[in-house]
Amino acid sequence: MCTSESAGPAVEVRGLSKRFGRHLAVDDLTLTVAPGVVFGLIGPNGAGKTTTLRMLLDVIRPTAGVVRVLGQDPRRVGPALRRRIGYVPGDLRLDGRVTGRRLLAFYAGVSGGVRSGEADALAERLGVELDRPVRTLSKGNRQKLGLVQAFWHRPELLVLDEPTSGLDPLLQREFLALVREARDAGQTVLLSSHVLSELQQVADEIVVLAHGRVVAEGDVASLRLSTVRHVQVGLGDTSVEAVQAALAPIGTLREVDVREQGGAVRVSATADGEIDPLVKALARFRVLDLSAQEPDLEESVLRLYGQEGTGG
Ligand SMILES: Nc1ncnc2c1ncn2[C@@H]1O[C@H](COP(=O)(O)OP(=O)(O)OP(=O)(O)O)[C@@H](O)[C@H]1O
Repeated sequence: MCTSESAGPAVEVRGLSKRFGRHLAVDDLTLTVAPGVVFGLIGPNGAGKTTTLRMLLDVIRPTAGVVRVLGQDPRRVGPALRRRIGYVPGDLRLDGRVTGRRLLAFYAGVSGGVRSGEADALAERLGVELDRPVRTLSKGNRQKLGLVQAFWHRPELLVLDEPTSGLDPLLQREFLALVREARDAGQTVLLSSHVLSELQQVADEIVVLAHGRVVAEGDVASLRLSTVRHVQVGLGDTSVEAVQAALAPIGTLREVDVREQGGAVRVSATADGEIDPLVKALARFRVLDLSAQEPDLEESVLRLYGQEGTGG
């Protein structure tokens, strides 16, 4: 089994920076991933997630800073460390005439000892054909192959860079189950995403990156990332005035728009914080429909950025 036997962090990054020409993609980043947790790295496009993860794998080299992965410096230990890690790169490109099975056999050389049967079990679970040429597989199926090669040797550390891109919702759920099982088996999972709800379902801890810096970090609940919701409601048997009067005392609503439409009163608002006062206020009316959407990550991060500055 692949529990992290060392008591130290699974990943430790201090003062990490990466410059591409004049562009600072990762800016003095410090973070610690404890062993045995699911650690989520989230941020809008271009935030520096992929660049950070590549430095952990020694795919690219830092401009400055210290990186320790499973207690070791990835620049020094090379393949020995790589065998203890399962990696799904953000720009996974699988191509060619070879079958998935042949490709996995090749990856086995990188990952070290692989349990026979494990690939088939995982492939079956994810629903990917191993005996077809890789180039004939859909994007989603290639991504599944990427997951198989990351998970099959049960590595101590999984580094997964937006691994669910291209997967349908059912498969995303299966993937989250795999991640939970890995954690329960003592493996550490470092997972990047730009989909907040995905990380909320599985991550013990989240770091929010923007412009190469940590803008917020903590456990899922304390980050309150999802506390902004766009709410749309349809109410029957009432008037615009009555609804406006009911909503007026709720201090947590912004961008409130109440109008008559098609014989109903339609409310559109942004609820900031607790949803309970709004639900209680709406309960006095006949609710025809109700939807509450999570804002996109960009909005959540910008809001956090505004509230909490650039401090870590
Ligand atoms: N090889 C490179 N050369 C030049 N600039 C790069 C290179 N790799 C990344 N960048 C730049 O660094 C910044 C961070 O990119 P990165 O891919 O790490 O972000 P990301 O958070 O993974 O975003 P995404 O969600 O879009 O993948 C971006 O502005 C990107 O254009």
